[in-house]
Amino acid sequence: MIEAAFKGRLGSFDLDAEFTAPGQGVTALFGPSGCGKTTVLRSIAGLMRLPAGRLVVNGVTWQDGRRFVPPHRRAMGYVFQEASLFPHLSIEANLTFGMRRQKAPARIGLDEVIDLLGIGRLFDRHPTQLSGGERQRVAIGRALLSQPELLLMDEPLSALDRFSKDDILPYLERLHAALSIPVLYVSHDIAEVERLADTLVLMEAGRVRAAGPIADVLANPALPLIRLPDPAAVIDGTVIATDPRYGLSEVAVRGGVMTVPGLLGAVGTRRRLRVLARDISLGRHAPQDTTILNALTARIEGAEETADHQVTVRLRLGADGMGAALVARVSRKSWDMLGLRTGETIVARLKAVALVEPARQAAPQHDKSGIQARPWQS
Ligand SMILES: Nc1ncnc2c1ncn2[C@@H]1O[C@H](COP(=O)(O)OP(=O)(O)OP(=O)(O)O)[C@@H](O)[C@H]1O
Repeated sequence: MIEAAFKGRLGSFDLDAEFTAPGQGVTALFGPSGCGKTTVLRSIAGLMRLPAGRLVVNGVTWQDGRRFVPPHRRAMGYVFQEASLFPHLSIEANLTFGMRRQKAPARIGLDEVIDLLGIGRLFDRHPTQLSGGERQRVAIGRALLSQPELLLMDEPLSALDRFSKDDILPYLERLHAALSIPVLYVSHDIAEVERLADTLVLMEAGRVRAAGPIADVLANPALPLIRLPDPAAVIDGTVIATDPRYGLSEVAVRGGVMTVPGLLGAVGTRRRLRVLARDISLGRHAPQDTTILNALTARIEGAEETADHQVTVRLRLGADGMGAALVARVSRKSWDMLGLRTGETIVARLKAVALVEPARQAAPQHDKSGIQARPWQS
């Protein structure tokens, strides 16, 4: 487990951020530009020392009122927005640079890093001969070979164009599946976070607004994420059957089974699905004579009227209302016409269920002001 609390003032900016994150998996620090994400990450790395700070990583105190472990003694890897490789060294030398000084037994070896990040064929080149995405993969490899107990990534994709982003994301997913160490991942791109994170720490103006499993934070009515123009739910599930004839897979999720386009791997493969609120319609009965493949029993957990005569409806799959969280957005008129109520069991018709993958992500947000333009801050 990671316990972090930092408090201090930088110019006119007040930071007072406290959260805990699991000792494994990816925790995203998410929030609009200027909310303090990088400041928190730099404080965790020890690159910045605020007046008050406490950091405990898997039971070891890295910082408190008396102790401050300097950055070079913290067992962490740091990946910056732009890869800072040594330009005069080959990729191989860049990767192995930090390895010689290590005394502890290796947690991850060079071969494994090469394999995970697909960087073997780049070995003899120099950083200037690589694309931005390739450089970033090498930077991640170098960070991992320092045998960190914690990997910190500060918007590692933000300097890349859309194609390079799409190229690197599958590698990050592979890392996610293969690594046993926790990763703290700073991002202001919700699509990236939905794809990679297990835990979400939502920051706003120097404070932690919420922290918890990503599906819960996304669907929490008290939080601004649900008021994004195009909210979505992420749902983790397991492939239970595939149908090559129709190119479909059945994925069991908490409270139901979804039919998803594509052959998503062997039975037992874990997959993350994404359902957009606007792709869900609600009814009292299972639809007949329809092309919709997914009609799932769900319970209405709550509903809030949003702008433009829309209602955001929070759902939990399953007749008992204990399954995965979904968010639907329906018109106020259809909500009233059907006379829907909180607590009622209904049928959620899913027009589309997407595997979380780059081709189906929201538009890229290279422009940092992108998120500020969204209404959820208001
Ligand atoms: N050394 C400093 N002195 C004064 N103000 C600072 C300093 N470092 C950061 N700030 C301010 O602190 C605030 C938080 O900055 P920070 O970089 O942590 O935000 P962020 O959420 O990571 O933003 P972004 O997504 O744009 O990278 C900003 O208002 C920034 O201007």
